[in-house]
Amino acid sequence: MPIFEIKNLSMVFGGLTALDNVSLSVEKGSTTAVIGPNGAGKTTLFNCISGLYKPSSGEVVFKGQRLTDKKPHQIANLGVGRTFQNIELFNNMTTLENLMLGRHMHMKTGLWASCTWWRRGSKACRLEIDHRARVERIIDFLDLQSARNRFVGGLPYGTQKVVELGRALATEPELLLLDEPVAGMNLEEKQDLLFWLQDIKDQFGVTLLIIEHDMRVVMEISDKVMVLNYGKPIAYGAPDEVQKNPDVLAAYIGDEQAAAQAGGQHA
Ligand SMILES: Nc1ncnc2c1ncn2[C@@H]1O[C@H](COP(=O)(O)OP(=O)(O)OP(=O)(O)O)[C@@H](O)[C@H]1O
Repeated sequence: MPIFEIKNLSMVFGGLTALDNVSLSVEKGSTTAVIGPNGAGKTTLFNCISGLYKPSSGEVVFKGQRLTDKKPHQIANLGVGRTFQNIELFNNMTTLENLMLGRHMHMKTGLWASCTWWRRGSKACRLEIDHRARVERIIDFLDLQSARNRFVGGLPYGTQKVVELGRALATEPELLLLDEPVAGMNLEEKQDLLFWLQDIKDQFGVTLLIIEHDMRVVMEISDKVMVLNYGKPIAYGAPDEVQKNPDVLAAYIGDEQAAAQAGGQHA
């Protein structure tokens, strides 16, 4: 039984159809890549899933619950985590503090208990220790010790992307949406990230939905690939099947030709 389903989802902005009747079914513990040329609707799809956009029609269902009418924080509370194409972290806070913010939704201490957090053995104090321990485990897992107490704004770009993954993991997601997780990373950073994603899936049982342009990464980690073009799904299947699909090749070649023409006009 699928853990997550998108059913006939469409999103129209004014006269532009960014998503056109998209359906997808995702099995628990699997990795699905969403690929397609620039402007194909990939980020719009993530925004509809995570509640930032309300779709024009269709629905998103996670563990039997309809997400479509819920607010982003409610969707996050249900176990859907996310990273963004443009990193969304607090630059003036340390790695540790950013990750602790990821725990925020699990901090459900009442007012009285919160007032006594400083008392050793109080409920709030014990919960704080538990949250800190979980965050420290993520820091160890993602090899972020050297970045632990540094302001995120001063970290290299690749490390910031790992911190963002850590913040998403701190929310304890069952479904994790990753928008271009390796973009801007060097080869070594990409390789590390691929190992971690495999572990996140295999050891923690997290289901992954990934937007990625790097086809080597897509081929290496995906169980299934969905291809969007102008908002429409044009192919779905195993990575090696999708890679050979003539419609997919045509969509990408068309994209390259358009880019070459635009470049020619600039020259
Ligand atoms: N809030 C919005 N208002 C109007 N149009 C939008 C909005 N968000 C996205 N679009 C349009 O929807 C289309 C799909 O955009 P989207 O960002 O989802 O594509 P994408 O596949 O993620 O592209 P890329 O690979 O370049 O990130 C584009 O034409 C974009 O301009």
